[in-house]
Amino acid sequence: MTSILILNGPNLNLLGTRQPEVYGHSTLADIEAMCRAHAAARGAEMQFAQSNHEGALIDQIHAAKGVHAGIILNAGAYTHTSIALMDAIASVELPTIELHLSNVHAREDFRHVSYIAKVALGVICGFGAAGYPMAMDALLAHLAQKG
Ligand SMILES: O=C(O)[C@]1(O)C=C(c2cccc(Sc3ccccc3)c2)[C@@H](O)[C@H](O)C1
Repeated sequence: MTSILILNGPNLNLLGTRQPEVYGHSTLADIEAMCRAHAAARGAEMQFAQSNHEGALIDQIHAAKGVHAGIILNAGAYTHTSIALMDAIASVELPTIELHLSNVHAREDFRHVSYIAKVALGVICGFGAAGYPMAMDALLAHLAQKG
């Protein structure tokens, strides 16, 4: 059975508490529950994780090799700064979708830079929590097509 890793970066553990106009009202626990149901409905398995620490995210990416078929990564602010995360994704050679709740391209200039996009299969942003099942469907379709 196909398994995917859904990995979330810094501050996302605080979702649902502030800036609902930017990030929506869902908590990360709400999003995890939605992803778990969606994976089951699609006959897939998934692991859902979050860390505020760059090295812990890198360790999770390394551990995905040989376990998961692909990765969905909302790296939060590390998206815009982390060459180390970019290198980690490149090193495991797993199809990875960059995901953001907000439309980063409509926000501050510093959020327009993405080191993750350089090694990602694709990017989904601006659809709030709905972006997570969208990314799951896109990744599962890619994996099915790849065979
Ligand atoms: O839109 C996203 O999902 C994003 O990845 C998420 C980010 C982010 C930034 C700060 C906090 C949070 S989560 C949050 C939101 C509101 C209140 C508390 C925490 C996410 C940004 O750093 C990114 O530029 C964009």
